[in-house]
Amino acid sequence: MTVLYDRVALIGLGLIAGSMAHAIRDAGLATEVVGHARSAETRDIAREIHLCDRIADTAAEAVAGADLIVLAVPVGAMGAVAAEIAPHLKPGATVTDVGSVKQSVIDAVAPHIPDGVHFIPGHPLAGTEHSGPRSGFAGLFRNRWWLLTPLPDSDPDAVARLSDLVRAMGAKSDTMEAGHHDLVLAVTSHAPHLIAYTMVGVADHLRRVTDEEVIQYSAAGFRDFTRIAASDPTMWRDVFLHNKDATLDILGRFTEELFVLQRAIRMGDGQQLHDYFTRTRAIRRGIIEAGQDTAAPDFGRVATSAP
Ligand SMILES: NC(=O)C1=CN([C@@H]2O[C@H](COP(=O)(O)OP(=O)(O)OC[C@H]3O[C@@H](n4cnc5c(N)ncnc54)[C@H](O)[C@@H]3O)[C@@H](O)[C@H]2O)C=CC1
Ligand SMILES: O=C(O)C(=O)Cc1ccc(O)cc1
Repeated sequence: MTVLYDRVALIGLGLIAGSMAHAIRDAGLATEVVGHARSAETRDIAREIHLCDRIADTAAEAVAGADLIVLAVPVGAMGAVAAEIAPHLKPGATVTDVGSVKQSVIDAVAPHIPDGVHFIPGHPLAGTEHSGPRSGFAGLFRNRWWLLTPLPDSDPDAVARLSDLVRAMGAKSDTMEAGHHDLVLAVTSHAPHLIAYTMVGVADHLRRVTDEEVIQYSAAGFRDFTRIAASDPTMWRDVFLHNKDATLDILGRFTEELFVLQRAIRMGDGQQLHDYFTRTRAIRRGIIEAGQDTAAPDFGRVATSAP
């Protein structure tokens, strides 16, 4: 495989950066992968499992001389990390991020990026409920979308090279305007996560539902909710705080629809329920036919350990 960047620096060594480290190193897409994490404990684990070619103790040391810098920290931490690394970036380098929200990351990061350094925000639509340096695996991005949200003045060659990298890691790449990305993701990912968190919270209020025996017999729907609701609390807190307007818009629409269905149940309107479920079934079948089913937990993973 071709080397696409000489030195890649990964900042934040969790699920996404860890998976990138595996995918890049397995496919020989960089000469050297350097990693940095804020906590000494994470850096120690990363060294122990040989996640990267080198683990740097500071973000500045990690990005020095790097051709591609990937910010893979929670969305709310992106701006501070960008400010920390900015003086140490090599002219001509590309900075990207993997945050689940795009406009707020652009607002927080872009002001710190020096002239002559490319900033191309991105978001892999791939993940699991696991986090931390042990959770990554090379196959995470295989056949998943990786959206890039370049700025109007982004250099097309730098965008093309980053797009080559994400494709070489097995993903499908596309570009999108950041605000549109945030609305689309509010519908397809952020609101569904909040609903899952809420549903598990509701069940927890009915204490008996979470008794082991009941969990054992719980239907697949609730089990899927509990998987999603086990996702990293810091990451998801930041997603909702930084995609506030779009998420609240979608939740408002969700509540209206919920009331429609609630009323149909109360009124015994079977026809309305049947029509509604027929429409939603067609949507699911459309997703499957388009090869976009990302719900199945089989990510072709090679390692299943979580910290
Ligand atoms: N987990 C998922 O399913 C997906 C996550 N993302 C995005 O990727 C980014 C990283 O997520 P994961 O890899 O899942 O997270 P993770 O929780 O597995 O790892 C995050 C890393 O960031 C570090 N970190 C946390 N707070 C920090 C701070 N204030 N300053 C510096 N470093 C800090 C942690 O020590 C850890 O090394 C997030 O922005 C998230 O929105 C994108 C797609 C999927
Ligand atoms: O685990 C799941 O079901 C996911 O939905 C993974 C995921 C989480 C956050 C993202 O920004 C993208 C993908």
